[in-house]
Amino acid sequence: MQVDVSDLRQGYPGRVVLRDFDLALRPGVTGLLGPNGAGKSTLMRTLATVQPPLHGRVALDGVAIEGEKAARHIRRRIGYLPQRFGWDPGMRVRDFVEYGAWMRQVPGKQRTRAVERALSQVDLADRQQERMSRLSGGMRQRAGIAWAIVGDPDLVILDEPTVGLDPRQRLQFRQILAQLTDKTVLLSTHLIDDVAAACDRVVVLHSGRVLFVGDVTEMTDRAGDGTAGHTPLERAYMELLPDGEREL
Ligand SMILES: Nc1ncnc2c1ncn2[C@@H]1O[C@H](COP(=O)(O)OP(=O)(O)OP(=O)(O)O)[C@@H](O)[C@H]1O
Repeated sequence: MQVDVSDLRQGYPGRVVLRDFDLALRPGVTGLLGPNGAGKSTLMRTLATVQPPLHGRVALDGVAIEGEKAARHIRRRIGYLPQRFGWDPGMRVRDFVEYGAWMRQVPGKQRTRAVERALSQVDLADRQQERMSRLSGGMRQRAGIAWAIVGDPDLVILDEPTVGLDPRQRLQFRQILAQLTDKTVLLSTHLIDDVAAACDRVVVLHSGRVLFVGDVTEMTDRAGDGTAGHTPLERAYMELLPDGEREL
């Protein structure tokens, strides 16, 4: 799915977070980096059609999303995992993912297969009867990812999905991403090595503005050796930050 954001203003009562904001996303995995409060979640909520723009345009595959009816229609093609997602403690993993499929209006006949596929993609097929409340944090996070990808959405938006995952689970998560190559995936994270390992492109946000958008390799190539950071991408990130935030 092609995503085009133009002249967007977005925020909350008394607080504009994104202004004069333009961004284009295309199929592939794009990492979204930026300090706390940069506006990453706000952007993601907007693309997921959860928070209508205050001003400007969000177009998905060339169609501007205007009004609740258009948003409801396109939501079937969007898988969105918020930073904090809700679940009923008594719900079994399978029911939780099935609920996601139902919300995305996956037709009844295809639902069982879609749920099984999503559960096996996140390696939870053998835990599907477990109650959500009994899962470890990392497993619950994987159930969330299954919820986001069930029904094969064209746009997948994952807000800090690797929080709470152990090192092996993070590697598994990268494998999940590698299976989503024909999708447009936007993934926010504070882990720069997740971006280096699993993303084609990267967007760096700071105070609601795009400091960089491009290929990960293009950003890496910018890294000098004068700033803090252990890897080229970390150094490139630090160099993009405004004066005064580059030093540790
Ligand atoms: N519901 C809200 N009401 C008012 N202000 C909000 C609300 N949600 C976020 N904000 C403010 O908007 C700004 C951007 O927040 P946002 O959550 O989009 O940032 P973020 O880049 O995702 O940060 P983090 O890395 O901490 O998750 C912050 O200053 C935040 O305080």
